Amino acid sequence: MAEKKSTKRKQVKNKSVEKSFFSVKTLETAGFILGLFLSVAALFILLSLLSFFATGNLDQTALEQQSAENVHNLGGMIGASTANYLINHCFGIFSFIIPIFMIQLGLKLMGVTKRRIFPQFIHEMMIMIWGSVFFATILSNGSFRWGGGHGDFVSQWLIKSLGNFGAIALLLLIAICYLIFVSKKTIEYIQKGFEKTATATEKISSMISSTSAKKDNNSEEANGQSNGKRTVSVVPPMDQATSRTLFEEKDEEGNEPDTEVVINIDNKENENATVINIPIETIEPSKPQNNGTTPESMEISSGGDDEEASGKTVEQILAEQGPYDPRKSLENYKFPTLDLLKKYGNDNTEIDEAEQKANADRIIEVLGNFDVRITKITATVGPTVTLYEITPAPGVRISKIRNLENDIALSLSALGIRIIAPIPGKGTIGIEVPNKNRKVVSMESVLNSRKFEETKYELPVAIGKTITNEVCIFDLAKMPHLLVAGATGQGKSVGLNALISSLLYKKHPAELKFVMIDPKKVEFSMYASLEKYFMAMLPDQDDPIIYDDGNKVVNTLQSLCQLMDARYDLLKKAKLRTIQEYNEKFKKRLLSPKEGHEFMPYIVIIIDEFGDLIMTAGKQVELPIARIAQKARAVGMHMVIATQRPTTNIITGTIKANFPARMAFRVVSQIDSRTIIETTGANQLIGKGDMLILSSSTGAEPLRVQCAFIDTPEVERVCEFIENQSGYIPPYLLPEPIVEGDKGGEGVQMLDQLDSMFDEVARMIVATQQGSTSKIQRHFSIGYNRAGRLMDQMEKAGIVSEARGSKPRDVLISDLAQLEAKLAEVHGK
Ligand SMILES: Nc1ncnc2c1ncn2[C@@H]1O[C@H](COP(=O)(O)OP(=O)(O)OP(=O)(O)O)[C@@H](O)[C@H]1O
Repeated sequence: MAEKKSTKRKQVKNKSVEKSFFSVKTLETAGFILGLFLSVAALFILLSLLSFFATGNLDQTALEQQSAENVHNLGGMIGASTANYLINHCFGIFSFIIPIFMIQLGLKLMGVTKRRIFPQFIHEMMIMIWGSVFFATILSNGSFRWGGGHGDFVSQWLIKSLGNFGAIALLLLIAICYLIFVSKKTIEYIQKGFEKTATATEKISSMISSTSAKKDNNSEEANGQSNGKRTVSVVPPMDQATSRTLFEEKDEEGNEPDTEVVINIDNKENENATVINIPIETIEPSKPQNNGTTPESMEISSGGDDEEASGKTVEQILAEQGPYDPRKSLENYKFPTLDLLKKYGNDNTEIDEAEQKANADRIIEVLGNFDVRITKITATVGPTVTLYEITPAPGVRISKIRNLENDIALSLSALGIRIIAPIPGKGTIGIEVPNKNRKVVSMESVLNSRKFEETKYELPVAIGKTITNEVCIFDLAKMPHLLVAGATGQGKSVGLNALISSLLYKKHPAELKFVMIDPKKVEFSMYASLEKYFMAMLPDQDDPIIYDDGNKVVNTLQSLCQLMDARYDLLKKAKLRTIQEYNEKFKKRLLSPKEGHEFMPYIVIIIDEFGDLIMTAGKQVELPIARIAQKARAVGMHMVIATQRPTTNIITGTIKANFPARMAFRVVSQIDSRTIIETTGANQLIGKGDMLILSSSTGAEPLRVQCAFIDTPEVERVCEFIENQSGYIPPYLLPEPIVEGDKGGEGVQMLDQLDSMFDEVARMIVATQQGSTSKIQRHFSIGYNRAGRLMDQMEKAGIVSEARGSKPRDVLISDLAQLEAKLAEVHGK
């Protein structure tokens, strides 16, 4: 019995399944037939419309008389009357959109295409309605009804109300608004269009003014150049010299080297005799980087992210908005121009051939006196020192020449002689002798080099010129941390300014932030004006430069460690290893800001007078510095620390191990030199920016470089140039540091020792719905530590959310009544 019942049930179930299957099938078939019908009908209408252009006039009489015999339209009588109706009474030539849409709908119903039909319908309707009115307005004079009956009707009404010009303007405005609604890119194109017009106008006006100025000049010249001024024309590079980029393989970037002028004093070569062959090399800077454009008028804009479209795929967002461009957040930012820097005009000064020859003679003489025979000597004149390269005769021991350092110095009566024996990879011995007249290597000349202009480094630093007059550029991102040392007055501060300026000339504020710690209080003060552009600071920090050498520094370093950890978390979440990969992926919109991802600017932390800091704060600063130096490279955080006391109790083992790149200015003793660059040499430098650079890629032999010179007024001009533009409001904020001790305690324990201001502060937070430590500080005039502790207690009590990097915490209680209940609970009432 039971079996019978279940069989019956099964049969009923099968029938219902069949039924529903049948109905789905039926629907599909009906849809297919309808789609086919629509498509064929649409093709018929399309053919009739096309035919209407040739036969429309001829068919008018037949249509009026309703006689099918005299119809010429390919669609016959029905085709002719449909086309006539659509073109003359509906939307003019835009009626073509109707059969086109019918085909799209037909294909969709037939299951041929999966594209969404509704957005297409809206767009096509818009084009049809707007197009018919617009065409009817601008082509109203002809006999053909371009806009059809609909177009003519609306257009006439518009013209009557607004006049011809007003009607066209309104229609264009509607079109632009619609395009903006469809794609945000429209705004960009319009802005670009306006920009181009503005530039063209500026150019025309400057051309007009320069033509009139030229006329004036010409008349002056015609008067016999009475002012005595000479015009100097810039000649493009003539030849290509081999250039070497510091810390990188030769020509890795494919950079073209600077112009080279080679002066051969003696070109004769004789293998057997002692020959002096002194080619003297100078390398000139190349074309200017840019023409010194002037800043545009100031605009205020906030540094928000690009708008996020909800519910769209990455492809759709990319198609609509293109890749994410961090520079867009400060779109009109102009890079500083080279005319802000001073030109020294001594880059081309004559080489003192007599001096070189005399020095070479004296070196040969001294060596000869000690029975050291050489086969060849060449001189390369650098900005500060000349390198004499000697090839010893076979059998001469290198150590013998090395031991003659003092004798050579004595014979040349010069300080700062350094012997490199042998020059790595060359098989020759180098003797560096200071020039009698040293050249100032201007910052302008290094930034104005093609090498710097074309560099692809992430954080390019043009620090000066090598002994062969090549512009020396390194990538701070690869170093990855730099230790700068040198006795007082030897050029450290100038060196740091050169480093900062290079970065300012190459990086956009969206891509780079500085943290500057300056216990001497005078070195970095001019950069304070870059707060809204290049500075990263704590939420409660008043001055973007950190002057004090205690708490603030510790808090900042603590915050930087937190930022480093947060960045690592993001990298881990994105399954990437470096900041470059991360930012690339972010730019391609493959990392969603909704999941906490954000573009990561590089952070360069510069600490001047590190010695002072270690003396006052000791381990408290040493440990976070070591942590950052060990780990932060991959997340784009790089440190530069400078000290005038390169002793081992300041540059400790931990610091040394984590700062592989070193920059040594002149120091007082051999021991100091060894502390910085692991060898002697820095004690033999001649000061004023003469330095030795050591890094993993220079090998054991440090490279001698003349640091570029930039003085305070130049730095001020550069900062002022940046300051005159719109910046980020607020500036880039570092995460609030977790106050020591707060983390250790359990929540219950913390709530046991509630701050006496707890209730008051909680009420303020709920009333203003703002959970920020700095706000508590300001509002109640209390110190940072106490405010931080209060905020932690709020978190433990469930009044505010957890810290979220630099963003304020969420307030979890919405009104004061709810808060009072919470407070009662917290106080155990
Ligand atoms: N690259 C350079 N080219 C020419 N002159 C330089 C260069 N660097 C420094 N000088 C000269 O040396 C002076 C001292 O330089 P700077 O202030 O950088 O020294 P410092 O090492 O920072 O000294 P301190 O540690 O006492 O601050 C400058 O005022 C300048 O005259």
